[in-house]
Amino acid sequence: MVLPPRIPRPSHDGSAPVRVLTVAGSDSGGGAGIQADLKTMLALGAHGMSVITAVTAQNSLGVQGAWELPAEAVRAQFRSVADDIGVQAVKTGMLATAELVETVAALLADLPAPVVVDPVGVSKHGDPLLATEALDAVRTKLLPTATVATPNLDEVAQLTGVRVESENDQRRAAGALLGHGPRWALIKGGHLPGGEAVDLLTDGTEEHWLRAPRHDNRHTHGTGCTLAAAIATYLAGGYEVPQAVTAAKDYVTGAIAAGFPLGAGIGPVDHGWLREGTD
Ligand SMILES: Nc1ncnc2c1ncn2[C@@H]1O[C@H](COP(=O)(O)OP(=O)(O)OP(=O)(O)O)[C@@H](O)[C@H]1O
Ligand SMILES: Cc1ncc(CO)c(N)n1
Repeated sequence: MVLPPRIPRPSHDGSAPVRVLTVAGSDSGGGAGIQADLKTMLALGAHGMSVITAVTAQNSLGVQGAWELPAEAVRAQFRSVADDIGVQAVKTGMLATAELVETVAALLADLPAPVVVDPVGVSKHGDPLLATEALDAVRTKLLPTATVATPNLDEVAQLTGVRVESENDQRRAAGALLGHGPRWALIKGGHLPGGEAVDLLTDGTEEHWLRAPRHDNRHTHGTGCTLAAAIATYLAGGYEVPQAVTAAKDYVTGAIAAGFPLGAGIGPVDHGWLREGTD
């Protein structure tokens, strides 16, 4: 297991820690969404802050209900954080509706900080977390704000029409996604079969294949949220994109290996896995 680095914390000399903002939905089960993001940011040494876009009643069996917040509530939360505390990187997750996608994209357009867009479409259980009519706003408004976009295979198919069944297809999907404006595309291969979990990171010039052992652990709820939040944290810490994604991959791989059962279905990854014996 490769131990990922942590962002250095100030030695209590009064300087502020790295500050990272998640703009995402709440997962009552604690395994995905803002809960996963804030745990990840803390585990890697950052101060995590949140703009909640939607509330889901969710557990290891799926999503039993979802309620989006008014756009004004999203704008107000964002302003409260950006105007007083300051934001060094942003991660976006569940945005639920076209109106919220456009609202968040407008807020991000004026923010001089790196943005990781996890274009959340459906939960691991297949429950919809984004209205179909919001896809166009994701393509035309949100993706152009992204430093890195991190779709899984279903999401990249929805956004680009490219069905990924091989590493070659990951290349094609990345090219199609880059056409919508993100600086980097990370095509996650978690849903592909095989002994490794292989992701492709590319900006159209550089190509990085990130490989890790596939852990046959069914407790993988929130893997994508965790990866994207880790990438944003490392970017906030000053890492370049390839290095941030590599370190984040190591973090999520360890969190999956340490995943645990909760409830009768798919349990969460263990965001606190770094605590054991590495302090
Ligand atoms: N069983 C596994 N073993 C190791 N790595 C995995 C496994 N499943 C997924 N991954 C890795 O976890 C990261 C997240 O990918 P995944 O495809 O699971 O995202 P996702 O479907 O968006 O997750 P979620 O919707 O649950 O947040 C990727 O780096 C992927 O390669
Ligand atoms: C709130 C929320 N965001 C994202 C995901 C992705 O799995 C989820 N299941 N729930």
